[in-house]
Amino acid sequence: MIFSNLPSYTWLGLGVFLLLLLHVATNYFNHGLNKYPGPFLASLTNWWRFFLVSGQKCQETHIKLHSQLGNVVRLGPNCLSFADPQAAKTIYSLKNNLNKSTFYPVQMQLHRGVPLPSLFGTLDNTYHSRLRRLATPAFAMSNLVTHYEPRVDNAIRTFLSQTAKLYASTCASESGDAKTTCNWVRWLQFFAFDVIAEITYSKRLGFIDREEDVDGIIESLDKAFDYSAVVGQMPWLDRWVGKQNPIKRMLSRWGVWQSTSAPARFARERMVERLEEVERKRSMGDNNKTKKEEGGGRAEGDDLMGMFLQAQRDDQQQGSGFMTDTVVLTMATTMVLAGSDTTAASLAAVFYYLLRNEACYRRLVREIDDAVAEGVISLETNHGVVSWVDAQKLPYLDACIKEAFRLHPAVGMHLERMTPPGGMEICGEFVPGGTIVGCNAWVVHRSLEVFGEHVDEYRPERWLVDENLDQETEKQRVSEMNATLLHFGGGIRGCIGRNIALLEMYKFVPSFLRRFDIQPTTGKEWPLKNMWFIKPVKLDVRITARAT
Ligand code: HEM
Repeated sequence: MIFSNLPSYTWLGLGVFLLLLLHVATNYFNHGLNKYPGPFLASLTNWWRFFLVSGQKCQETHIKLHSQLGNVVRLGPNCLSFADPQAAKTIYSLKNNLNKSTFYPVQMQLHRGVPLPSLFGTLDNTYHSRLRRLATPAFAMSNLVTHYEPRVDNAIRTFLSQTAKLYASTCASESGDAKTTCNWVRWLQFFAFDVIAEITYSKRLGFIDREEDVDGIIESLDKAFDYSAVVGQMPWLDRWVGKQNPIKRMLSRWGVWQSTSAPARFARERMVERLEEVERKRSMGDNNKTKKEEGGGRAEGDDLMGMFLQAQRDDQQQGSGFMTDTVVLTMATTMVLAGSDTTAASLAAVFYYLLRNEACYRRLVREIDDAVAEGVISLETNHGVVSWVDAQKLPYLDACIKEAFRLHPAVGMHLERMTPPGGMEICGEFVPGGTIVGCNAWVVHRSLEVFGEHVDEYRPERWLVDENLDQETEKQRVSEMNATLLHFGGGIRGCIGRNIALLEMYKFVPSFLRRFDIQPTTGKEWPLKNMWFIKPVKLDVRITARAT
């Protein structure tokens, strides 16, 4: 009787409430995942993850939750996080080849409203393995020294001379216009963007020369990552209200709304230039010759874009239409997206930890100076830049870089994968099919079992074999640490550009420290912002030219 008098909106409200209750209850019990510990709200809704990531510090919560709750933590109704390095080996193993989660396509760039399926963002494993096979030769170690190293040298030389001119205080008295502090994080970002553009297109973007964010590329990427990190926690938002919403895509196709990102526009312009150049040479019967780059004497075909175009030609010769112009364009755009901020943040981390650990800084500078004095490495042949081969002769440099990778992996969120339909076992736990599983390198890299004591401290020495201990055990210990590092991801979806990143970093650090002294302006910790990449917000330093 009472119920029949209730107004219809009350029934509606009640109906909505019951549906909501059913929804959260289903989420909570989802395939028995309720047996895993985790924040209660996280077990009910993905909004928990959404707000956690919006706070830009989710790695801190991940570390805390695992230290309190153990190896497996439930971070969402359908999402499990693992801390054990053995779990990482299972999840990212080549053999298991797990699919990426729907977090990734949110990061795909659009061109005129159409998502560009990239090596990084695609969920289609067949497409991925085909593309990866075609792209892999461009990243081979043999190409590093021959083709890419001269380009990196060029960018480092420009960086060093601009640093001397703009920031090194000994030059201030000569030129009178040097600045006293340098925003080191930003300055390294400029380097990383210029160098990746040089390797990809044989064209420096001009960040270092102009000392500015050219065409707003950095700002545009920042916005893209701010968006995709958060929206990626609930990818359906992207399709319905975000950048892939059907109305926006339509407007973009009609040219009313600009959806093509700055790096994608830049890549397209370079590709058009390159194809015109190839066409021009073909019409002049100059098929085999390649134009030498200004000053560097490098051939234009041996940059990444040239390698991708070569892969396209090979693909066409085999009668396949797979490697279209759009695929080449997407590959080139991905290089700038995936290879700039990651390298900049990792380089910044090496310097940050050295600056906070003076003994390590001094030991590294001594190693470099001694190696130069003893003729182990030479700065003459490369006009002030340490060669890749020489950099391998500096064990303490290697230890300092690895320790920075350990404490500050550039990607600060889970590398999400999906369990196969039949489910799978991870570290003795049977996880049902279709569950999002993953590890955050910020958690795995703090494993006490693998990295020993004081995991929160910067101790490059842990990477060196202690000669006073049993050599076999020591080698085994270091090798296990190496195998546990997850900063480049793992398996078939691991970083394809890792050799390029290492080339840049192992050359840059000693070349810079040989020429300059660097000091922080404050002893405070640096503020970090986690939006997929964990980017330092600021690190002000003073730079002085060394009398070497
Ligand atoms: C220190 C620098 C770098 C770090 C820390 C880094 C880190 C990573 C990580 C963690 C992944 C795997 C992501 C996942 O599984 O979700 C990845 C993938 C990738 N990286 Fe890097 N990266 C770096 C530099 C570069 C460079 C220089 C390039 C290009 C020249 C590059 C291109 C890529 C691409 C294309 C992928 C996707 C690979 C695939 O799915 O097949 N990265 N990177």
